[in-house]
Amino acid sequence: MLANKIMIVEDEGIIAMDMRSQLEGFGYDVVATAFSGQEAITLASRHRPELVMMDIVLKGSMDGISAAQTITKSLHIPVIFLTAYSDPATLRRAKTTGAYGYLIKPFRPDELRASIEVALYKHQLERKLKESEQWFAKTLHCISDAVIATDADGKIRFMNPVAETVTGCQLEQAKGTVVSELMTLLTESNRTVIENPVPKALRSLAVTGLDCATILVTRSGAELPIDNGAAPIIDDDGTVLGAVLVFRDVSARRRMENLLRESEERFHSAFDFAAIGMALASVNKRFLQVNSSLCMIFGYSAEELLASGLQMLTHGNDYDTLLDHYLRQVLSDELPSFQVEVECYHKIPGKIIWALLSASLVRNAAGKPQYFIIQIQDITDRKYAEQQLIYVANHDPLTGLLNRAQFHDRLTQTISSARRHASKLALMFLDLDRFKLINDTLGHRVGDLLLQAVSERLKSSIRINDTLARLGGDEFIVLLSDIYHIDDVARIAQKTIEALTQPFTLEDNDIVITASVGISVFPDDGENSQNLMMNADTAMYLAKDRGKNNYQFYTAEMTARSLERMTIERGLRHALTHYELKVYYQPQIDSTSGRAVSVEALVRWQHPEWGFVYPDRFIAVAEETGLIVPIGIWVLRTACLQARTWQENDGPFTQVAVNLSPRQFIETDLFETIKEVLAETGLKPCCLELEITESAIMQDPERTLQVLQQLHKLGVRLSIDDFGTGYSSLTYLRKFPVHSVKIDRSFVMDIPGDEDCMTLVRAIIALAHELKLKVTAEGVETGEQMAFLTTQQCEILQGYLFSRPASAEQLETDFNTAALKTFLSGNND
Ligand SMILES: Nc1nc2c(ncn2[C@@H]2O[C@H](COP(=O)(O)O[C@H]3[C@@H](O)[C@H](n4cnc5c(=O)[nH]c(N)nc54)O[C@@H]3COP(=O)(O)O)[C@@H](O)[C@H]2O)c(=O)[nH]1
Repeated sequence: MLANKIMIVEDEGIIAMDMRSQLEGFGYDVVATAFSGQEAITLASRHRPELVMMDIVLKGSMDGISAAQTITKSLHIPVIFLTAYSDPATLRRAKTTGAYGYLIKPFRPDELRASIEVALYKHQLERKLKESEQWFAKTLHCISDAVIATDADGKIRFMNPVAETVTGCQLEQAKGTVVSELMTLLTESNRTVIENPVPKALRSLAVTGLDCATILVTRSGAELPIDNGAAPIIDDDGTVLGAVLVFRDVSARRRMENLLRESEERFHSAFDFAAIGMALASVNKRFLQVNSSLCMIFGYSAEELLASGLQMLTHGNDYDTLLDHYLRQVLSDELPSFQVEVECYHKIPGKIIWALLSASLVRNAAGKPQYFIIQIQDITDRKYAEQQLIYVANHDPLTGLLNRAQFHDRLTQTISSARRHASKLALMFLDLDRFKLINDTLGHRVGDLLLQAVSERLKSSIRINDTLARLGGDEFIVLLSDIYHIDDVARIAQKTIEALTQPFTLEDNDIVITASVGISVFPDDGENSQNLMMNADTAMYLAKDRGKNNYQFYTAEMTARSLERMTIERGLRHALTHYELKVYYQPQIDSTSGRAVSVEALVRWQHPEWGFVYPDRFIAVAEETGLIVPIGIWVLRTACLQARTWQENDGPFTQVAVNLSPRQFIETDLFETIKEVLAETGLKPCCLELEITESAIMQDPERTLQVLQQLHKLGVRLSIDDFGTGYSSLTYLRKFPVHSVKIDRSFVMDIPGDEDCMTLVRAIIALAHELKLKVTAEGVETGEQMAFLTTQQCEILQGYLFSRPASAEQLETDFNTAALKTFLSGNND
């Protein structure tokens, strides 16, 4: 243990030394000796002794009492006076310093030691007490509660700053006031004045709290809700020293409680009456609370749900796992909440409910998961509507087959798979032949029924894992996957074509159709869906060109042809509006008179880059694309106008023959158009001859007959073009109101070498005459041909022998009737 540190203040050196030796002899540590008052203060502040032994009479002006004043007050070091003086005035002065002892010299060593020990002990006690007071004072200052201490009469002795604020009264003013005068207390419920708990505590000597919610009315009249209690202060002897009242302003807490209550009420009312299903579920997914909407959605009672968990709604399906996954993520704080669409089960077996489920987790203040808040919205109707929309977006409404977009997706996927497995697949592009005719003749309703029946028949002729789609109109497509031999594709195509040729009976109509099929194969004919579809389409056109009702595999040169076709089509559209088309005329000669009786109008295309383009190159494309209709009308109008101009100007020709395409019969009101053109140009109907091919007639014989009869009535002349090359049906020759037939140049060109041709030409002329029809022979290039035809009494001759087709201006200058006569009289060599 360390020795207590003591300082000696003594003006007599010898006495000071004696004192030091005594004190050290007692075991104290004498840290310094001072001889004057000033020196005592300096050394005390430097050495901080635990006790100062102070003589009163010292060297210098400051005596020991004055020095002790400073040392005790400023340095808080206890002082014992050692003096020979004991007069009342000195004693009075010494008392004011709060000295810890006063020894009159001479004193005994044991008296000295006893005084020192008592002083050291007393000072230690006082220090501890002071520390403890400081602790209390600080605590009372810092706590958020208001504290008021009273004496045994209930008069205020102490108030901490919070009490001053709450009561609105400073301690200095309040001191000595009876506590119940400082603060009036009312019950919150009926505002009756209640007794302050302090007097109660003083009476009962027990801790006294307030029974009910209390309002404190401060001196300023402000009212504050408070919480309080009082306790008596009783010393060790049982003497009541006073009471302490502790209270706090609870308005903030009340506000919070109110807010919390309101919020809870709002939550409960929102929960109970929400239109969507709501539940609280434990972290183990057991239902803790459910609302009535949730019960309604799933058909369960609240009890049934509360006895189970979330799994009851999704048990065992894929969404069970999905939900688990998300809930775990929320529990582990990876997600704050989630929203997911899940397929659930209604209580009624088999009934599916689609739910939009949102969940979030409630944690306590320590962050521990408490429960999930789950919201469930019944989106079954929306989901079905969505599914319906998806279905509609992906399917053809008429046949229920996949549509183009969906087929494209399926094809892309199948190509990827075929690429991975190095396997082949094939596309069959199928187009019904002359479907338009069925629509036009039997009506769209039958057309639709036919498309539905065709789709059913196609379904039954393909394998289960093949894909069938309708691309639009009368176009179907079949994706044949896992192809090992191209022969298999050919067999399927043939089978499909044959299946379609079986008659369909629709609304009492027996309908026979055929189809043209184009086939492309992956990877041989294209690496992607677009190319494969394009190439199957191209092959289908070839099947059409090759007489329909057949299938064709795609070949590379088809692409070149199809490109050419596209270029021609684009060019023709441009040509129509940019005056690139021209009409040339080829004279037709009366074989008896040698007179040029008519001209045939033949269209030409004067292309700015390609030069002169002949109809053989573009008529077929115009026919396919429908451009032949506006071209045909333009040729008709131009030719009629030209014939009328020649008539008016004494030109070489008075009649004109114009070719009609099959589509002009089907797609336009041909009769009205011709009537209008004749009226417009002023050409008499008898001056116009229309050349129709056999195939045009056969496309829609009924309709053609009707139009031809109208034209015949009008007075227009009608002729069968290319006779002998097509059906050569004698029936229509009889039935149709035609005036002449035109022998195809393929028969004329082999005259006189080919006997068969000559026999055929003879027979055609005889037959025509039999039916009272005139005959025109085209392609007459030589005198022999002319002589033979004239001998057979072929009425009209047309060919290079007389003139090549030429422009109207050219013919006007070049044409010479006299020259023709020369031909006819046999002097043409
Ligand atoms: N629908 C329409 N078809 C038209 C129209 N203009 C022409 N065409 C048809 O195009 C085919 C080819 O016609 P074109 O190249 O004009 O050939 C005609 C004559 O130039 C040719 N001809 C005439 N005499 C001879 C000859 O002595 N030798 C020979 N090698 N060729 C000759 O024959 C074509 C006339 O044929 P046709 O109409 O059958 O009388 C052709 O099928 C045209 O019909 C049009 O405006 N609309």
